[in-house]
Amino acid sequence: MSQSSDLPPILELRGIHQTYFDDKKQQDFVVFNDFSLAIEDYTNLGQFVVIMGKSGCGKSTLLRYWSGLQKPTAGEVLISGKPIGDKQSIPMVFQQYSSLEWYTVLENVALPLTLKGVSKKEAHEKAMDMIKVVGLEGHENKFAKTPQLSGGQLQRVAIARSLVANPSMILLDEPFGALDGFTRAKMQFFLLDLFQKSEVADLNPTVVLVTHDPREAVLLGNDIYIMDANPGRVIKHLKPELPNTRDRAIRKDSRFIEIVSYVEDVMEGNIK
Ligand SMILES: Nc1ncnc2c1ncn2[C@@H]1O[C@H](COP(=O)(O)OP(=O)(O)OP(=O)(O)O)[C@@H](O)[C@H]1O
Repeated sequence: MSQSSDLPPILELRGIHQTYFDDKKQQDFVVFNDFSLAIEDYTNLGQFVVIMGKSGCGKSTLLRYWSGLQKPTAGEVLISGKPIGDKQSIPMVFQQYSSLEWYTVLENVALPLTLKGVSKKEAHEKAMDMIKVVGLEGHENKFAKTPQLSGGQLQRVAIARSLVANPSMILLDEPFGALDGFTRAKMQFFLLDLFQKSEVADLNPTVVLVTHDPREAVLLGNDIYIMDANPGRVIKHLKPELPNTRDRAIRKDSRFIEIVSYVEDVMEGNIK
């Protein structure tokens, strides 16, 4: 991956302070104290950034800043060198299924376009294209809820919805956290294949994924940030030396196994 030094960071935080109120203790507690982070940009190249770390270190809070859902107590949030605007937002996929249950799959996927004022006909055509890309053709007229759709299928709906308006970036907050182990593994490869498919790869989107899972992080990420808590901070930044195009065989690659074990050691505090 060649880095272009003249581009501003694609995502940046400067001097972030974040306090929340702890209802149980009836006092404020500090999540970030003067936290800064700059995620590099690469010319015309989609990148898969992974943020991992212990529960409570502030990973979801970071994504909420960049998605425009939350402002920090103090500090600056920037996207491609510009302060985030009030109307700006990056699509986000959550751990909990976030589709509108009273809408069909097609209506859910078309929603970002219809909200932008795109005609229903055009929005549905584009949504149908994206439904095919995520492998849900035939399910478009079902309501987006269980048991009509499985957990994995519902997350595909959310991913299709986040991609339908061709965003330059998407944020995934533990998107497979609610799935069983088998479905989770299947969805990891689904995501890997999806971002290598020309329909998506040609858009060069930057994906930011929050996960607890070291194998998921190394399988998908080409830029990995490992955080710790109290206060939230990055303790390791690594760029796995693995091919950018990956497939199932990579799980048996000795380099892959070694990097996963390294990430586990950092997470467990065995490597500083
Ligand atoms: N709105 C809120 N009010 C009070 N406390 C909050 C709020 N949002 C987050 N927190 C707390 O702030 C800390 C950081 O939360 P955040 O969800 O960003 O962490 P995380 O690293 O994503 O955790 P997890 O991996 O468990 O999802 C946690 O202790 C959480 O309980």
